[in-house]
Amino acid sequence: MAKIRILSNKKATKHRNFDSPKKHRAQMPWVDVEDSPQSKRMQGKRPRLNGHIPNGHSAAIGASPPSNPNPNGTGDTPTRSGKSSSLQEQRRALPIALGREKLIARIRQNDVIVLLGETGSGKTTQVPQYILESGIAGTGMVAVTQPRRVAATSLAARVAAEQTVKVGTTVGYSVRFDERSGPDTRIKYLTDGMIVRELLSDPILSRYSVIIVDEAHERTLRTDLLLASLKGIQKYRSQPSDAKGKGRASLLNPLKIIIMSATLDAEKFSKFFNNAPVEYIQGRQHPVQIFHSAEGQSDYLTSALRVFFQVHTDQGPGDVLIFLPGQDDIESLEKSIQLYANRLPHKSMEVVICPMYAAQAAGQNSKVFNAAPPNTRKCILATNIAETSITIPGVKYVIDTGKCKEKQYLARETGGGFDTLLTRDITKSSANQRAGRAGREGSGLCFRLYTEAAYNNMAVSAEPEIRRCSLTSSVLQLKCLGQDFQELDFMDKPDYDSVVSAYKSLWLLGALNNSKELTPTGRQMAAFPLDPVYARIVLASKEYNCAPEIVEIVSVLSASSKLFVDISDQRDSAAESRRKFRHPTGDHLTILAVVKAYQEIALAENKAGRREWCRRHFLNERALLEARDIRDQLKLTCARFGISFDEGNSALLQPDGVTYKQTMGHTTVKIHPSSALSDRKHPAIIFNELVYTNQVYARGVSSIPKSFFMSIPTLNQRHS
Ligand SMILES: Nc1ncnc2c1ncn2[C@@H]1O[C@H](COP(=O)(O)OP(=O)(O)OP(=O)(O)O)[C@@H](O)[C@H]1O
Repeated sequence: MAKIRILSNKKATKHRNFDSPKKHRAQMPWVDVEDSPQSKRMQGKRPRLNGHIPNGHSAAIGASPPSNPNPNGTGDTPTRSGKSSSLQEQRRALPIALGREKLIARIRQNDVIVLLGETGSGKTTQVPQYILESGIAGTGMVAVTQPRRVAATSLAARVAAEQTVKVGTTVGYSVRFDERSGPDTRIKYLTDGMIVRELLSDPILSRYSVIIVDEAHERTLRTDLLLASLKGIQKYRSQPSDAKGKGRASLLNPLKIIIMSATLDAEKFSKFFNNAPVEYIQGRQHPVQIFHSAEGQSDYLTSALRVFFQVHTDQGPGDVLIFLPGQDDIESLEKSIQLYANRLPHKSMEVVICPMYAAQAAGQNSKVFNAAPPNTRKCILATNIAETSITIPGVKYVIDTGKCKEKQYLARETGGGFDTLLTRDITKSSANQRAGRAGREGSGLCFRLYTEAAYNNMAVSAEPEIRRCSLTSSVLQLKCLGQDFQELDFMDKPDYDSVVSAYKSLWLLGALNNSKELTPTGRQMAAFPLDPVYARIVLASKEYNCAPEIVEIVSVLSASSKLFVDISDQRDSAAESRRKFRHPTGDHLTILAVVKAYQEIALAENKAGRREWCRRHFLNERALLEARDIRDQLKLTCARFGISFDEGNSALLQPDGVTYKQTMGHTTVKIHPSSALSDRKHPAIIFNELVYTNQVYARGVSSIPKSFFMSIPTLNQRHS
């Protein structure tokens, strides 16, 4: 058994086997992993990850699996070694499997159940399959909601593999900007945001027989909205056929609802659903040993760095997952780990770093699920997007900084209110979920960079988002469903100021009229997967004939990462290298200039060249790539409302004095001979349409001042 010591700064200098510069060492608290089973300074804790789950509770389903399920005697189910058991054997070894029949019977008997089970017991992957295999869902679909997209996509992949089908067939997923499901889909993993969006087109969720609300303890605003809506939908669908009226709804079966979590206030959920029964899945498959630091850590980044290298140099094989609050911390720790990893004296095991955070392109995040090459240790640096539901193959060690970023709505501070992100201490629920990411394929270790006393003092769970986030989008969505926010039966009532602020914003945007009724504009705004303010801007762009430009700008503003990289000691160089993008009218057209310059670079350069160009101009390429995905999605919604996205309705004169290059596009055009302007040169033009004869001509042309495009780069103004 391992012992952990976190020494003070002074003691750190005495440490013997960590190869780091003296300067760095002297600044940091110290972690030491030794072989002795006991330590004076560190309390190793046997895992009791679920204080809420009484042992031997009468309603418990399943049982602890055999304590030594594998021939190697460690309790592990090795995967890297190639000795992994088949997926079906793995399914049968899960704690939930022993209670399968009882669980199916309970779901059959009840329209709502609350299901509690330890992390890794098999709830998220197995319950939907049991429902499908037992025929409970009839011909309808089973929806499994997740607070985060990475969980929805990775779970769909796992369950599809267990069902030996391809993702998008029987098992699919639906997340913002990405859908893989089809007519055969029976189990669909989707974000809570996507199911709330589905309500807009199908208010009784008629395609679903069972809705599983997973990780309900997170109490996202969308989950709360969903729970409140589900109550009404279930009531409606339980009525006798003739009471539902004619049409499709009368053919529907009652809807079944399952609320799941490892760390849930079960009684509260049960009460909300008219005392629905609570079922417990007992036991966990693999033990997780938890260590708390002996002293509070003032600098969680350097502590995480220390602990990582202690694990790396002293512990056996297994990947490491480090929880950090946000992208900035991830990038900073990535650099430090890389720096020190290169200096390690023995290079027996290389470190492969995988960042994981919401703002990162989806493809990047899914890389963490790839196995690390032989003789390497994967180090995943993640925000709380890796906290619930997911299994990252290979992870044996978790390092938990105890910090997260939390959205907070400041309704009173300004007229309209705004959301802000604050770094906070995590809750007990989060700490337990984080520890639960170790011990998925075998026994695990979790190193908490906070004391046991700090853990004991943590709030059990976070305040529900409905009490701390902007409600504007939700009020609008409910209005589209013909409902009023304050009339819905929520588990926790929202703050009065936030509700007033949401109605006021929507009225100012023209989404509601003076009687608080939804306007046609409001209904169109709700169709955009955007903040209502941005949706309104996109709609207005139709009137001003500038949709392509506005959508580019709004896409950048809606991306979760910042476009401009801010490095405190290089501010002057950053400002200088970005000067060429600056537009005299201000920040919005400057953003457009950056996007257009990047689009040109993307045509001319390969991946490495694009990255280098972004680095040189202190631009975040991830933000540009995310914005590109958002723009493609917005174009589809624009088309629904007849917002023209024809690229190239403006063009600039080229040095040859005859041709014009599209400002949004890459076609070179000439003014059509039928145009009144065809006999003169014009620095810039706008036009109605392009016609293709022996070459491309612009028709319906007017001249405009070139100053409008000032500093928006064109192909002949290459940025070096
Ligand atoms: N992608 C995967 N690769 C390898 N094993 C997996 C994968 N997904 C799930 N498993 C295995 O299935 C087990 C059960 O996972 P599941 O997500 O169903 O648990 P859970 O009870 O929902 O836990 P949690 O509340 O932490 O999500 C995991 O502990 C792991 O052993």
